[in-house]
Amino acid sequence: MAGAAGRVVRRWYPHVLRSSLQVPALQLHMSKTAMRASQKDFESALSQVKLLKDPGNEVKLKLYALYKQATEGPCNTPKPGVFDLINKAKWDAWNALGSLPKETARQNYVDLVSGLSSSSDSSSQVKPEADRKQPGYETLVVTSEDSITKIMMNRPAKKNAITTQMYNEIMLALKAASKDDSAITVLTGNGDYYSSGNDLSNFTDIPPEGIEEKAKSSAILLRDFVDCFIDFPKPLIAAVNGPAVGISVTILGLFDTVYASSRATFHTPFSHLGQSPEGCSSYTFPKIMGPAKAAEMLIFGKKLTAAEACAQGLVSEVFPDSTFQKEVWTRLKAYSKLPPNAMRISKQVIRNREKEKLHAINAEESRVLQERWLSDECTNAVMNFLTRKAKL
Ligand SMILES: CCCCCCCCCCC/C=C/C(=O)SCCNC(=O)CCNC(=O)[C@H](O)C(C)(C)COP(=O)(O)OP(=O)(O)OC[C@H]1O[C@@H](n2cnc3c(N)ncnc32)[C@H](O)[C@@H]1OP(=O)(O)O
Repeated sequence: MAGAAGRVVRRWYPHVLRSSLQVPALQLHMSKTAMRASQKDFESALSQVKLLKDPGNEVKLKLYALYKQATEGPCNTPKPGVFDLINKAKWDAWNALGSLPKETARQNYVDLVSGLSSSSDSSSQVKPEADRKQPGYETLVVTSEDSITKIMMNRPAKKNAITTQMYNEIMLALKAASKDDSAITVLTGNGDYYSSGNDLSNFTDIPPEGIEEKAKSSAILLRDFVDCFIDFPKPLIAAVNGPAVGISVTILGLFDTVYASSRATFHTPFSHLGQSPEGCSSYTFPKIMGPAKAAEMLIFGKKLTAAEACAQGLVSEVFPDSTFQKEVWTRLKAYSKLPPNAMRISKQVIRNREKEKLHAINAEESRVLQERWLSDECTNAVMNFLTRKAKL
């Protein structure tokens, strides 16, 4: 829930403590002042606490214990059984206060809430994205926050067409994200497009060794790029903010979840370009949508709307364009709080048995494309685009 000031506000109650608990080390010397908190201060702290960001189980236990001590006095209820972990932790916390007077407990409660409120106010300041941006990327904006690593393709003026540099940077960002402490990773695009696929100017940068050498090194780049998606160990989500073309569509079959704006389209015009499918789509698309629907996309270049892509299983859910960002990030923030190890293991269970096969398919698709790139059909299609004679 976003509060009026844009701050994340979660409702939790210290006397309920539903989440799992670590046994706390209670050191309760909260108030060094001799001031007495009034009943009014205490009631105001009780209201304030419900608006705070979740402070973690240890602090919640302290609050619980102080609340009980302030309202009921020393703990005199029977100790819960050893397997009743949560109630036992609560009882231990309260019991540890011994004969602390009710007034002191009330004062300590008020002091603790006041300290939490001020630190919560400063930590809730959202830093502008520029401040959170990871350095070292020129074609991407990579940020990590709320246990989410976001990799945003950032060539909006070129519809996020993927240059050789961007292929390499995406690989680097995925490798870093696989090792960072985020729970999930999201790929998205800046501007009106998700991505227009391979940057066709990649075809113009021919080394002195000749076009064959370029095709060979490009096939290796393509294979390595797709391998990174096959091997990515954490939940990988695509937030398809607008139209998607070519390789930005085919690799969606390797994502765990695909959210699309209602403005997104999905277009794989490989035959038009004298090329053939990549990103393991020759395998994943027939599996996802059936061979007949996959053929329409991959052989005949049929462009799907977001609703069609969702009906065919390539997209998990479509959101209205006007609320896309808000709805998707709210959803993802909630998912990112799930236990990360459980999510990784679930992904492994779902994907691992296919991995070897996917690597083999990727190698084969890259080998076929290496030949296609040298064909007249491909050369003419690329030349037509670059000389402004053709667009998709
Ligand atoms: C020898 C072998 C070397 C091979 C190297 C290969 C490396 C691995 C390859 C992996 C295989 C991948 C395959 C694919 O992805 S196939 C799909 C390729 N994409 C396209 O064919 C899209 C081409 N773009 C368009 O048709 C249109 O631009 C588009 C419909 C996307 C948008 O049209 P619109 O009119 O809205 O916008 P503009 O055309 O004016 O675009 C704005 C500027 O962006 C440039 N642009 C857009 N997309 C690309 C692109 N894919 N490649 C290069 N440039 C792109 C466009 O030219 C405009 O630039 P200017 O403002 O400078 O004119």
